[in-house]
Amino acid sequence: MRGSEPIVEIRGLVNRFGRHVVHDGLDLDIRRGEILGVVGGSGTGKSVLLRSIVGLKRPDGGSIRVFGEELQRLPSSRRASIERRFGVLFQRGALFSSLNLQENVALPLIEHAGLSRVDAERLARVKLALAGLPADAARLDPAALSGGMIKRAALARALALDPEVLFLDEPTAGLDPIGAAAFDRLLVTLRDALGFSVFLVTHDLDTLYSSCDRVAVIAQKRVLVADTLSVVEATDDPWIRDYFHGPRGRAANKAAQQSTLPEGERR
Ligand SMILES: Nc1ncnc2c1ncn2[C@@H]1O[C@H](COP(=O)(O)OP(=O)(O)OP(=O)(O)O)[C@@H](O)[C@H]1O
Repeated sequence: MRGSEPIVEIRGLVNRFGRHVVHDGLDLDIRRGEILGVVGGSGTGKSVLLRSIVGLKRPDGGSIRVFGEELQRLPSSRRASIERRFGVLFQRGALFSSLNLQENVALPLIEHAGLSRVDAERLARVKLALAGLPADAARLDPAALSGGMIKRAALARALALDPEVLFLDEPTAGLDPIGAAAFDRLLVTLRDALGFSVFLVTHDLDTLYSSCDRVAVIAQKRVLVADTLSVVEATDDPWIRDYFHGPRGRAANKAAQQSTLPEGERR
């Protein structure tokens, strides 16, 4: 299932706000079926990159091809139909506070798939269950949820239209380590079962080690390296050294290695 076929190809991307250049000649592919982790220091443009791919920020230069089509050149109706093949989970979940969970997840099904309210809410309950929420959560309002439940509900909504690519902006931020690890496992299970690709912006080293097939590092306004963790870790760059070989990086690496050992050999 996981191949090298790129479904998103970014070449020479430029993004700026006024005189502030965020990306300057950034290249990156997202391959079919992979979980691609995207890391970089604060303010290096990870969220802006995500927003450029999903069509929320118009790039100032370069090209973004999605499923073989160049997004910037497409008429808006064709663009919208491509963007419908994306699922997006934003940093703060972005659920509508006036709607309960099943109504939140049903909304895209009513608006974009043309389902009746009854069918959309029935399917929404399936998506909430896929995201690991109990059946009685469907009628709760977002305000009644814990941080972990909010993330799962937002994931259910991102999955509503059976996306081919899922974009997640720091999905485990603010979760306790147990909740974060459960979310990481859920993501891998869903990817294995449903076969979507994932573009995952994160600061969470444990997520990189437990879930990602490749990791892209953004630094100096471009992608410095995008490869397996062992290649990324060995890349000679000061930020990479501090991030992956500092105490937190070493701990995450050790935990990942331990989890692959038989139980009796773990220390
Ligand atoms: N709408 C905007 N207007 C002006 N500047 C913006 C806008 N959106 C982002 N920026 C700037 O672009 C830069 C990159 O922002 P972005 O949110 O992508 O960083 P990030 O790598 O996701 O950071 P973090 O890890 O802290 O979330 C920042 O300097 C930010 O201030």
